Amino acid sequence: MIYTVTFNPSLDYIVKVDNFKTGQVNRTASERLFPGGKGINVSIVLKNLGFDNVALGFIAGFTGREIEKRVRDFGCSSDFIEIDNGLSRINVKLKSQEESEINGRGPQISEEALEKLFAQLDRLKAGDVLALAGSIPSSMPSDTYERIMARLENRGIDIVVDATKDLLKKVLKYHPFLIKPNNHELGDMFGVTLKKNDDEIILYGKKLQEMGARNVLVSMAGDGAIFLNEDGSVHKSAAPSGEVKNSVGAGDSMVAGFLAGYLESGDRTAAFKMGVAAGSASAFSEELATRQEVADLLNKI
Ligand SMILES: Nc1ncnc2c1ncn2[C@@H]1O[C@H](COP(=O)(O)OP(=O)(O)OP(=O)(O)O)[C@@H](O)[C@H]1O
Ligand SMILES: O=P(O)(O)OC[C@@]1(O)O[C@H](CO)[C@@H](O)[C@@H]1O
Repeated sequence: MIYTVTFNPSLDYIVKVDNFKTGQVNRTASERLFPGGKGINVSIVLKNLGFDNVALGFIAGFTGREIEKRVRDFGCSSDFIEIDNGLSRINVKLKSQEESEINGRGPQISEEALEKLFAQLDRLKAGDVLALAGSIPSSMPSDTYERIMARLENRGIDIVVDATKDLLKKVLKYHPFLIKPNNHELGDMFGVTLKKNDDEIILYGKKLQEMGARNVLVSMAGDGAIFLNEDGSVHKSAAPSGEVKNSVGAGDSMVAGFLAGYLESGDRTAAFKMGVAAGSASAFSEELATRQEVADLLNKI
């Protein structure tokens, strides 16, 4: 089975405002609400691509219940742990002349709730796949990802980590199957600014492999992605062209596409193509990518 963990799920409130101005009342041209958080997005796209999976993580209050309902409406299974205090966050994504985001902090997660998640993860079996994705609420210990990876070490579980900075750096020694920083996040990890320069990206991507990551997928938004395969080969793909409608979750869709492609074919380069197609298909759609949208783009990569 495939499991995703979203420590800090959200309702993503996506508002379009023509000509947004600060310091005054603005009216929306449209607004939509989606269940969000990186692991949840991975779950939804995996399900769209035909892969059953279980979404795990923490939810709180009425927003949490709404997230759970909407995740299930997408056909995903879930086993969220409910927190007694606080509210799951509402993340605001403002689309105007520029795109801006306000992501909430999320509720307090107690050590007791964390232990419940560990107990769920202890039940995973060899051959299962686990995707750990997104930020952790500020109340949680910063070594949470690391603790999970240490617990699951040598259990035959392929683990994907989509996180940033120290959260990601600290888990590399546990040899995650796949990590997916974007070019900015990759640069941040080494204190450098990385533009979309292939040679530099490959150099720093290889450093992550030397630090323990098996497969490294570096996404570069409209410029596509670079894939460093654990067999030592390096692949680049341009992104297909199209009209971007909503890029929230494009990176998560890429992770889901890669996983789906890999589980279908056992071939990591085919998985890479499917990842790029899924990322772009989500960017070109108001919602996350469907199987048909991904299939249509695969032919163009
Ligand atoms: N403007 C775009 N045009 C075409 N494809 C895109 C565009 N933006 C994203 N994509 C596709 O999605 C993939 C992932 O995008 P990106 O690098 O923005 O990930 P990310 O920064 O993790 O995104 P997010 O945090 O919004 O999920 C890209 O490699 C590309 O295939
Ligand atoms: O605050 P985090 O956990 O880093 O990111 C959360 C988030 O921006 O990531 C997803 C897109 O990747 C959205 O659904 C969600 O709102």
